[in-house]
Amino acid sequence: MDNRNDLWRHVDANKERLIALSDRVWGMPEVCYTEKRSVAEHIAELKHQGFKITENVADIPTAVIGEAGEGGPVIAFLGEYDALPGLSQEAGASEHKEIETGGHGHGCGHNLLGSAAMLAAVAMKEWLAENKIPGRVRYYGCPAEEGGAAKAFMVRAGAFDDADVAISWHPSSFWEVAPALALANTRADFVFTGRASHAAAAPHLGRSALDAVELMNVGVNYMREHMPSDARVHYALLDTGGIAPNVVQAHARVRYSIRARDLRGMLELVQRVKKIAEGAALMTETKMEMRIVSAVSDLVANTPLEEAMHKVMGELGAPHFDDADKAYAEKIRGTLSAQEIASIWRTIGMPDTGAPLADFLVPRDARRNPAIGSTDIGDVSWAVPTVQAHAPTVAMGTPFHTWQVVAQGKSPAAHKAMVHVAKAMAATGAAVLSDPALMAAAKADHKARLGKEGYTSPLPPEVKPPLTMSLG
Ligand SMILES: Nc1ccc(C(=O)N[C@@H](CCC(=O)O)C(=O)O)cc1
Repeated sequence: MDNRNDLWRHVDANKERLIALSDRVWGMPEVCYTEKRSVAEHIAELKHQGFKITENVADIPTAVIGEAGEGGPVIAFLGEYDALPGLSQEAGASEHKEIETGGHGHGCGHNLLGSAAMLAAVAMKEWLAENKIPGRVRYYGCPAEEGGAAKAFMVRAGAFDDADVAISWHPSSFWEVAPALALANTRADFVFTGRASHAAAAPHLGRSALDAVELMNVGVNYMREHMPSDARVHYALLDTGGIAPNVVQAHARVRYSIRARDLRGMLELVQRVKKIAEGAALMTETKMEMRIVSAVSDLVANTPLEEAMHKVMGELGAPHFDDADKAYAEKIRGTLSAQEIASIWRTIGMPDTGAPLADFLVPRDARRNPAIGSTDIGDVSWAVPTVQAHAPTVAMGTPFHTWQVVAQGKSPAAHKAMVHVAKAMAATGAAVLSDPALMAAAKADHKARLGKEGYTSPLPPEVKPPLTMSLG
């Protein structure tokens, strides 16, 4: 059954509303688990589109599921809408210009991510109804991707138990099927408690929690030499114990992100970091408590789904960008270093063509040197066969988590890429739904990749969604 044009017609018929949703969410950047206004916008649009709504998924007030259709398999489209701290930036600018000092910003393009995933779901809903095809489509509104692991909690709560396939995308420099590579990642707070005292008059009575944090960080930085080369460890100081040098710091807290290629490697590394923290507490005569904030798994690939999506993306071709899109992209590229631009081409192992915006589909067999981060889609990919696209919402070479991404978040090029990738996602969903052999192949591939051990949640059972993690 090839009625992609029908499906794409439904994408085009709804694109203005969903572009408007993306722009509204861009304008109300909310960080991990504080996405109250953004989720309200997503819920309002789902209601308008006639989806059945389930709120408070996995006891997360900013998570939502919208469902439509009857019977048949369940196709899940995954959306996000969380922003990043400290990236406030004017839209359409080609220089760093905050809107609000210290404000948040959509530095990973999740305003587009959520809206395009919903646009795909809306198109598929209309297509199912129009053609009386049995099948259900779900939009998963997932908060807190940036370290909150909301999807891992949603998986643990069973929100994906009856989903058959999951489809998502991420803003990028490229038009491609996303390589299924992500590091398992645990975020943990190390909380040190010491004893305050007068730093000049009675230093011998004080025990510094800040010293403990500093020694812990030194210890971890020495550990780096002796960890697997693809592991990553980094930290942020959440509490330095105060601003007064003459008060011995009785409390201090450091948040670590500890990443490795798989669950086992990550759990081993977490234990090594914990030992170093214990050592720092011993050296400083302070107390240490480790609190796991969140954790995500590595990604499981799915060859049949990736091939199906690649085929659709080839048929669609890269988004068509006009001269104005290219001119703005060139301005943004003027703010990037030669290394940043070279680095993006290196990730796909291809020579720089000088294109300001992607105008080609990255081949399946590209000789990649991928830049590997983490994502809570990892946990979904262990539960359900999963595939993701990348679409070029930004000028070629734009590094993520930067003001340049925020600036481009409402650009005409970003809107075009968002609509285009919604077509790719919807058509991939329709392909699996209409082809039982493809569905069976996707499930068989998934089962084989899970192996004998299967999936263990990286979240310790007692850890609940860290709804207050953004409060510091
Ligand atoms: N296609 C992408 C997927 C994830 C990210 C990303 O930056 N993720 C955060 C999330 C971390 C986490 O989930 O633990 C990170 O790696 O720090 C960036 C692009």
